[in-house]
Amino acid sequence: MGSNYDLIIKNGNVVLENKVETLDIAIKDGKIVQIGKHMDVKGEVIDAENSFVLPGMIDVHVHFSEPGREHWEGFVTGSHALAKGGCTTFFDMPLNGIPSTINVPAFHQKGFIGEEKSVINFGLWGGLVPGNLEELAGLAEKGVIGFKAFLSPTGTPEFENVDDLTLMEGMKKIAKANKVLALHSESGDLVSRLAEEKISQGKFSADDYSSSRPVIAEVEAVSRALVFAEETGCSIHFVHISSAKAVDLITEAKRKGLDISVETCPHYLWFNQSSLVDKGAVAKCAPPLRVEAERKSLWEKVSLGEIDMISSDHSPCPTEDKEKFANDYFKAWGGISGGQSSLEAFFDKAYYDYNLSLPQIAKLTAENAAKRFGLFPDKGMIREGSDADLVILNPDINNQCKQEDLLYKHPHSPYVGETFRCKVTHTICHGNLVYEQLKNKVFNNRGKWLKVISGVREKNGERFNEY
Ligand SMILES: NC(=O)NC(NC(N)=O)C(=O)[O-]
Ligand SMILES: [Zn+2]
Ligand SMILES: [Zn+2]
Repeated sequence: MGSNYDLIIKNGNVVLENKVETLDIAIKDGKIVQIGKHMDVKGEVIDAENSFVLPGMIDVHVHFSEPGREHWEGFVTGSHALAKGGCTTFFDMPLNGIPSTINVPAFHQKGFIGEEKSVINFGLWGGLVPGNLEELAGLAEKGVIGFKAFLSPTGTPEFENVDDLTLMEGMKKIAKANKVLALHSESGDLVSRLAEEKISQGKFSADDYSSSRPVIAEVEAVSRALVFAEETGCSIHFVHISSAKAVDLITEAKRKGLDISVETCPHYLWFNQSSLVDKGAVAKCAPPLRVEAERKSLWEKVSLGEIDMISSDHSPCPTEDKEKFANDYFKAWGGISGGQSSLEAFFDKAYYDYNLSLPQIAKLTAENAAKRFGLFPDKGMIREGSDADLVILNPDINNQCKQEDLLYKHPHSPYVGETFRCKVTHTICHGNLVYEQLKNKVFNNRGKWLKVISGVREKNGERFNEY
């Protein structure tokens, strides 16, 4: 008779650090306790034959808008949607909720709500805005993932973009606190002035909006941010990068020794600028979807390993904030609801069209994020001793995204109607089954609030965090 475990995943093609092997995974008390072949064990079994078992997606960039705008999304609907999409940990951005997460009381307020409502693990970004320099050290001490700032207007009145002095002084403080600054990088001057120009000419179409936020706006902002990084020694994480040219600058800076990371989002890899014309404002985001040649160049960067991670930038809103501005692409909400489809959309093209290896895919969807933001070695990789945060994905199901399957508070998404050549069948968070395709159900679970107190290192050089 075998030993007793809480859950065993049998016969899956398990994606390990550098290889894929058909193995069984035994789980107890939320941890992976044993990985082996044909294990003779007792406990509840999930049969993963012909499927891949990957580390649960770590989505470092979502906007759940709670507290204050939970009528836009919230931790319940947001976490349910992500769980169904194969995500086991997300980091919520400091804006779109009210209050913004720009001081310790706001951080605690949001975190307590998340602990009560989220079915998967989460961490919280703090904000860097004009006027909150004195709050940064306290937020770092309490365990924010890092800080987020905008170089262009944010679209929400409660969260102001930074001026250069705030940016520079903020970066000094963030460097001192051993944290990372996440940057929305578009030149505020260029995008604001180009938008004004279009609007004054009565031009409001999808292509007018797209051309008001050109690639040069991203490239200029990235290059400026890199100058500040060099000056201050602050680590930067570039969010939702949409152009190969910006990636080139980032790669060059990494080679020079700057501590930089970069994410892109599945929508820049799946859609192109014409999708905004075809799909309507539901596909509006900033930076905007790019032309087809750019989408292909961005995939090349992913293949070359120059992109560190894939995030959804799930930025929801009531459907009417998209629909009532069908003829004015400048007024429609800027942000794509895509969190539930991110892993499937990325996996589809990465695996079938661009021949990324499975370990490479896992690095982009989990491992690199865990390492960058202090969750490794507990999370981000399947190995004995790590947290049992897993996703089982069947690569042989043709899976069309339908509106009625979306769990967002407002079930709109540009992915509706798209077909993925894979399907998440199970999501397991801390050893608990949180989503099962056969039952078409998200189960109750208490996600953990991951407070990352960085800068403390274990003897073996691996980061130790308090959560
Ligand atoms: N306020 C937002 O949610 N903004 C987001 N909007 C997008 N990406 O269109 C973002 O990340 O910039
Ligand atoms: Zn942004
Ligand atoms: Zn965002």
